[in-house]
Amino acid sequence: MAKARTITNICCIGAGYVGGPTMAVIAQKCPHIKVTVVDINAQRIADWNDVDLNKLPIYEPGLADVVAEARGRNLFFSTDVDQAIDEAEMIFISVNTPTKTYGVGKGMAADLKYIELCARQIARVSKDDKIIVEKSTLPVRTAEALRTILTSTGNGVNFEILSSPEFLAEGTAIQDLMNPDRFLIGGEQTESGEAAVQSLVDIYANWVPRENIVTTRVWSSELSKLTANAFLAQRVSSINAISALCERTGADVDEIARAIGKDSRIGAKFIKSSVGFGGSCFQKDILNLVYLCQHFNLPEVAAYWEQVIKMNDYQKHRFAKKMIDSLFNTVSGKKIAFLGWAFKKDTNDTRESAAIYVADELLQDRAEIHVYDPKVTEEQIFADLEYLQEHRPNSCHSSEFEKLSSDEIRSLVTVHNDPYEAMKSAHATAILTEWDEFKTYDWKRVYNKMLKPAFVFDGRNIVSKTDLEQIGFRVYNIGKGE
Ligand SMILES: NC(=O)c1ccc[n+]([C@@H]2O[C@H](COP(=O)([O-])OP(=O)(O)OC[C@H]3O[C@@H](n4cnc5c(N)ncnc54)[C@H](O)[C@@H]3O)[C@@H](O)[C@H]2O)c1
Ligand SMILES: O=c1ccn([C@@H]2O[C@H](COP(=O)(O)OP(=O)(O)O[C@H]3O[C@H](CO)[C@@H](O)[C@H](O)[C@H]3O)[C@@H](O)[C@H]2O)c(=O)[nH]1
Repeated sequence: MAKARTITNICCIGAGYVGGPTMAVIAQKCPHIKVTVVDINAQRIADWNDVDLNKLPIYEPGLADVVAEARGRNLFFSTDVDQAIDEAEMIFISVNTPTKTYGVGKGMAADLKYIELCARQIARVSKDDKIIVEKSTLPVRTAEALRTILTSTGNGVNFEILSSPEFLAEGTAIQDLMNPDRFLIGGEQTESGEAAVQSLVDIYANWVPRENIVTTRVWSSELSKLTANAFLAQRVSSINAISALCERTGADVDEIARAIGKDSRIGAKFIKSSVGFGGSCFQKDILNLVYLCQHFNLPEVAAYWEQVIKMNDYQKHRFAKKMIDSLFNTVSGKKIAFLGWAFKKDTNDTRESAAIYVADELLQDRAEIHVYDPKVTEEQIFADLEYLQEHRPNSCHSSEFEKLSSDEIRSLVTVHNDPYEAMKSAHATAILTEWDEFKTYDWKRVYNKMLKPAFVFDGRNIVSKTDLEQIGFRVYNIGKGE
């Protein structure tokens, strides 16, 4: 077997939610390796380099401490992509792979243009042999396309391509990276391929037990990532489907989750019913999986996974509709408070957050929405709503929706720094994210300041229905029948 190369210089292309935290942890755990994270977004790099650690571009519990320890020692953030590629022995690609918004595969396939640009840049700049690691989530067989681009320069440089998808979840990224259930590495079953796999195993083994580092073929590794996300999202859609039945029958979805979660074959995780899953990954990756199934002429398999997305759209719509129905069939001109905008707690990420879709549906009826989120900026909230007007998915609920202008959105939506101000004189409060602080609010004080009847729509089932009803609220939870 070819000897594994000992890596001392790593470059990561893409300083986002994956590249930043992943490389920060590698640098912290491997002080002997120089890690340079590069990005074309100069502002993002400046934020990663900010002396004020509160200004890091990503909010993740524990991240600032890791960055503080490694930055400037063996962790660097830079916009000089060429130099970092040139110096590195191993290059991680962590750029975004969003759903295509144009052309072939629009609305389903992963847009690989950023990946392709990276490959072309690596091919152009490299003067010595390199190991390329796919960290981004990619369709199965992308490594083949990468190889074609990388080897087309004919400059004699040898590239080994590995797949090592990332499984961290936002909000717990540092914990997930420090103690991963597994790290996965897919490589070619050639001598040089196996040596490259070993080089990456040696890096991860600095802090991860060897039995938690799984090695597979490249194609299995690429497809494992889409499969993991499809399975996780499917659990959320499954429990959300049951939540609708609970509301009709008087059963309680949280009790059901507790009961079925005790079955070790099912397990207790990822069966918390909610207003719908969000985040940059689940929807994108399942759409990508559906597209692949269609491409490989497996229509039944495609339809099976597509239902997970449809159920999620239904859940978000059901919640918005419940709000409008309860508020006497119109929310026009009514102040509605939104607690939470992020797609889950402990992150400032709002991509595909259920809050955006619920707000969009209420804005169609001209509700006046007042948002409070502890970590999301006002700028981001408006950007999310404006983006949706241009890229509204073609679900059956939204096909008739009007496109709202930026001025209309800005006249209807207000963002607050104080939750009590957001809820003052509101007809209803909707909980869209499960931030812990929402549980600690003085709900009696909130009740006194809201208009009556005062409604709470708890999209995360985090406040006590009984306690709130005792105060005088009318409460709607997910999946709790009367
Ligand atoms: N966000 C997550 O929790 C998560 C978890 C696991 C896997 N993933 C996957 O990881 C990948 C990255 O996700 P993310 O959330 O970090 O995305 P992101 O948008 O936060 O970051 C991607 C970064 O890549 C940069 N970039 C794009 N093209 C570039 C180029 N040619 N050169 C240099 N920089 C470039 C962008 O400017 C951006 O800062 C995606 O494929 C995603 O599916 C994400
Ligand atoms: O029981 C649950 C669990 C999650 N969610 C929602 O599902 C979404 C996704 O949550 P989570 O998976 O925790 O966060 P992500 O950061 O999107 O992480 C997922 O997507 C990443 C990107 O691919 C993967 O790396 C992770 O393994 C995978 O969990 C969020 O809106 C959650 O509120 C629920 O509604 N109920």
